[in-house]
Amino acid sequence: MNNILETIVAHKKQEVAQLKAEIQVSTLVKSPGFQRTPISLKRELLDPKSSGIIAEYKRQSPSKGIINDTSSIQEVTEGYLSAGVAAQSILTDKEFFGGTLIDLVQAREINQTKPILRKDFIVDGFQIVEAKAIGADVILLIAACLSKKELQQFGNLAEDLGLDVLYEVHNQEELDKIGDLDNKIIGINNRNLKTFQVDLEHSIALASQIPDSSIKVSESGISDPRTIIGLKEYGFNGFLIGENFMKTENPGFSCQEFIKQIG
Ligand SMILES: O=C(O)c1ccccc1NCC(=O)[C@H](O)[C@H](O)COP(=O)(O)O
Repeated sequence: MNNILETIVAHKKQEVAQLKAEIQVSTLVKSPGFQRTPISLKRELLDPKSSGIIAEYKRQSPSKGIINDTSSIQEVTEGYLSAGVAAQSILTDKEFFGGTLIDLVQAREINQTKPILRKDFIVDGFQIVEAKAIGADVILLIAACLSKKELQQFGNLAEDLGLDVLYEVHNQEELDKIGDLDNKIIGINNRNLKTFQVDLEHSIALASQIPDSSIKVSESGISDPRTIIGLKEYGFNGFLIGENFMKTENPGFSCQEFIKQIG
């Protein structure tokens, strides 16, 4: 692990320990959100008519500081949906990204048709149950901050709850940790978390190591619609984009213009 991830994960472990002392898993399981049937990200990304764009709600980040502190989750959700996104990603980490669980709950009230990814740093099964309870359809498992065993256990738990998993990797070593890649959604993060540099070559370099049976998602640093056309040629079905939309005054409109250009 590198410094920023180490810091985030250490903070997250404390946060989750405190939450677990306050909230019982049985309470989460009884919540109305827990009863709903999740929407499949896999199905959405495999649909030939899908734009493939997973548009993110991101107020701030360790690499950029404040990105957008004026656009509400409601207006961005409505904008992304009318733009034709494949899915929404919502950063629920408060300390480093300024997100909240309430953001996801409020987005879910508006978005009844497209999958929502809970973008957070999962370090405990409790957060997976919580993700389902707040209305998420998909969770993120970051190979850089989990052991092989945790990746397997958390992946199985999510699957048992009917949630999809986006497994995130930066390099071959992390890809190897996931084990069997068949039928999984694999996200290649183009952002080097030591230097914060983004390089789309990361996606291209790892693409050939991922079997055709899995779904490839390219994450971070995408700002040019022509990049999508290029990445599709390497077999990518999904494209996770945050800052490029969120840094504008109207993220929904920027997303719409972007999607129009990819055709
Ligand atoms: O964005 C960061 O600075 C960051 C730092 C440390 C860990 C994760 C980080 N980002 C999370 C993400 O994966 C991105 O929000 C997502 O891929 C969208 O990226 P972008 O389009 O570049 O906003």
